[in-house]
Amino acid sequence: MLSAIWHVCPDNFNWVRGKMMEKVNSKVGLARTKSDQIVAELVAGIRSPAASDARHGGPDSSENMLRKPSRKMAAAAASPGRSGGSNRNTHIRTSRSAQLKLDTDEVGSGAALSSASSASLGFSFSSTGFVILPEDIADSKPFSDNEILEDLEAGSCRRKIGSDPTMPIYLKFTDVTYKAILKGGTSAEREILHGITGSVYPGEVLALMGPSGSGKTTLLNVLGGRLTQLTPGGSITYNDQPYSKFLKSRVGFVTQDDVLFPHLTVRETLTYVAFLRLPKIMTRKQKEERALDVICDLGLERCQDTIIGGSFVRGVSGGERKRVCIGNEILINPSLLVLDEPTSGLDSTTALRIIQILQDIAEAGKTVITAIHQPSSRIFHKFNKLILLGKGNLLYYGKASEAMLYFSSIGCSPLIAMNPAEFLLDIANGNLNDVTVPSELEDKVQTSNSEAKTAKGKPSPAIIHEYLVEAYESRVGDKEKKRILVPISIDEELKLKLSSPRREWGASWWEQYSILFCRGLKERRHEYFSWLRITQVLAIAFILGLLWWQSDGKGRQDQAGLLFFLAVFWSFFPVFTAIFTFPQERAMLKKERAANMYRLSAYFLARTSSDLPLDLLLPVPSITLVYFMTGLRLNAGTFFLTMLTIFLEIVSAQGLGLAIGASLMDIKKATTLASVTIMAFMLAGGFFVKKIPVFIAWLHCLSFNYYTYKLLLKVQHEDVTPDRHGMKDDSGFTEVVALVAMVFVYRLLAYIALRRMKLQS
Ligand SMILES: Nc1ncnc2c1ncn2[C@@H]1O[C@H](COP(=O)(O)OP(=O)(O)OP(=O)(O)O)[C@@H](O)[C@H]1O
Repeated sequence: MLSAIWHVCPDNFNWVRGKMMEKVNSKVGLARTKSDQIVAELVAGIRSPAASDARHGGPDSSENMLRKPSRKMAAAAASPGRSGGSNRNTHIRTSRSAQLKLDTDEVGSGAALSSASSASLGFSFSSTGFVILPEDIADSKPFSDNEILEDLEAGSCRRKIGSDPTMPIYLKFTDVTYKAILKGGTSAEREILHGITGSVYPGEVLALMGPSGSGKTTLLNVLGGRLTQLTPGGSITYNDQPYSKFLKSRVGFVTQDDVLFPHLTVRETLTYVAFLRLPKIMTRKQKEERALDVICDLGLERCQDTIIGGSFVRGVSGGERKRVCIGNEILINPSLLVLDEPTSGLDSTTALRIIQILQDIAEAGKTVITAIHQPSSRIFHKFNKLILLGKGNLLYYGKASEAMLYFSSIGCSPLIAMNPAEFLLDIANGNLNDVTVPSELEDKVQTSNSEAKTAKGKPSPAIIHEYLVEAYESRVGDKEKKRILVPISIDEELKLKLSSPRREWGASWWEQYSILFCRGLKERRHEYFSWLRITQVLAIAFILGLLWWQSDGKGRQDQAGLLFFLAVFWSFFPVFTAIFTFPQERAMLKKERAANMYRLSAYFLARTSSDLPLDLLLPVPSITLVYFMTGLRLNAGTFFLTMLTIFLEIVSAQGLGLAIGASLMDIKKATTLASVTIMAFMLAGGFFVKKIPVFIAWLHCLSFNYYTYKLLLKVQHEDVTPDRHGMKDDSGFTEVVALVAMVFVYRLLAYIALRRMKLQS
């Protein structure tokens, strides 16, 4: 029974396991009794601050925290077979039953299963601090037609999203300030956030609203632990503990830009994330099933085999892409889900569906924070709490449903019927058109200078902003701060677990390497069979063959020119392919490293080795064509040595490209530096100039063209008198050693550059 629970619940949550072990060991007869006891334990262990806040009567205390489950969920619990009829649904229900902490063999009756469903609900909700009694569920209203329609649209196997139990996170932040260092050579700083206070607890969705540039993304980054250049001021606590590395695996962060691999399908994307992020104790099969569950949860079944797409390739729609991004994060069953404008660019129905998903996630006991730009009124009413920002200042924090009431209490009420979100954004922008002007503000305008009013005699945006900041601070700010500072009554074990500095990897180093290698191959499979690239290489080989047609009779100088060209061409090509590798994946690397998905060494080796097959495959037909058309020395040994020499050069040139790309992380700069470097290496390659001045002779040592050219000459002319072409007749050992050293040294430089890359922007 325990392993079933453990496998279905990927959360490596030892505390819960400990509690469950106690229950299992106590050998209580009926499974229903067992699960109910676990629920009771959990509820006792996690006493929600909702209850304590209720005593305080603050914004956290009301029905938000003691909200009943959605009708959909309640109905699903009352009638488990309702949510769909497919086999997949049956499987999901079965696996959910396993999660109900029940051994069905022990139970063996339909009645027990039904009570197990209730217990499961109780368990999920217990992490928010309260339990829903089965009677409450039975009393709940059935589905409305609209909801059924919504479910059908969303997918055939829709179940309650994120319903697996998770460690609750109570996030509090007081007087948060943040400064960014301005770029441009100066050490000037700019304060972006000026003392933001708020809190969000399990079961709640906190919305951040404000005009563009008001600091929403910055605040999300700070709260989600994605710190940027400097440490923020003020206090931010998670279950009354500061941020720790352990939290990286408990926080899901959906960025504003969709960072996904364009050539992977939806299913591949989620499966690879599941392999890398879910705990080691889960098998590969369980991780795959988990990815499928998330696909169902988010209604992505219809497009699961469609590629994500990007600027140049058509793939899934914007809404589906956004849902994949959310799926990437909810896969790990995060305790805290942070989203930056998950609805931007989507139509209102799709946006509503995404917010509904967030609400479902929160209802399952997770803590959700989302920045949102211009929500429709239907969306606005789905938020539990709201933070309104203006120029990095707090204009409102409290229940979303009370925002209008608060602004009318300070004298700002809409004069016409308005979407509350539109009204709040207008106010935050300092626009009081169609809004009553507070008398205090009018007096201020009368008595102050002309800068305080607009041409129409209305208060200027700057003075409105000042008024709103002062009004919030004087009327609400201090009270809220005091309320937030009250400690949460939560199990000490939970607090300790959160403060653990230990990182948790989802896979061993070797597994990470092989998963990333396979992902790299899949993502770039289209490049491997790119006819353009193959045609390009073969066309050049053909032209070379024609120009040097049977060159053995034309003299060795001509052949030397051919060998030098081969050395240059097969360095040029890999360098200019490799420089794109890391700059192109920079955003993905940052995102995945910030989520502790893998070790950098595993990524680096997988990424660099997954390119090798293509880079070593392409030269084979090209060199074969050139070799026989130009009549180079017909001898199997010489042919294979020529091929091996070029392979060695390709791998070392790739290293240089990787090092340049990784150290600059900017394609334009990298291309410029690479072209200068490759030209210098070519000129120092030993063909154009033989007697290089001593002070620049070191350039030889860095040039793979020089060593490759020498080796190719030695392979072709091993029978030739020694100092022809200035080459000594030796075994070529020095050149091989130099090229092998370059393979490692350039890669090492690339790795160091990647290590130094800041994870934050
Ligand atoms: N690293 C930085 N250096 C300088 N200025 C910055 C930096 N990061 C943010 N800012 C500035 O801080 C302000 C807030 O930026 P932020 O991205 O948080 O706003 P936002 O509310 O999320 O905007 P939007 O809704 O347009 O995404 C902006 O004026 C932005 O230019």
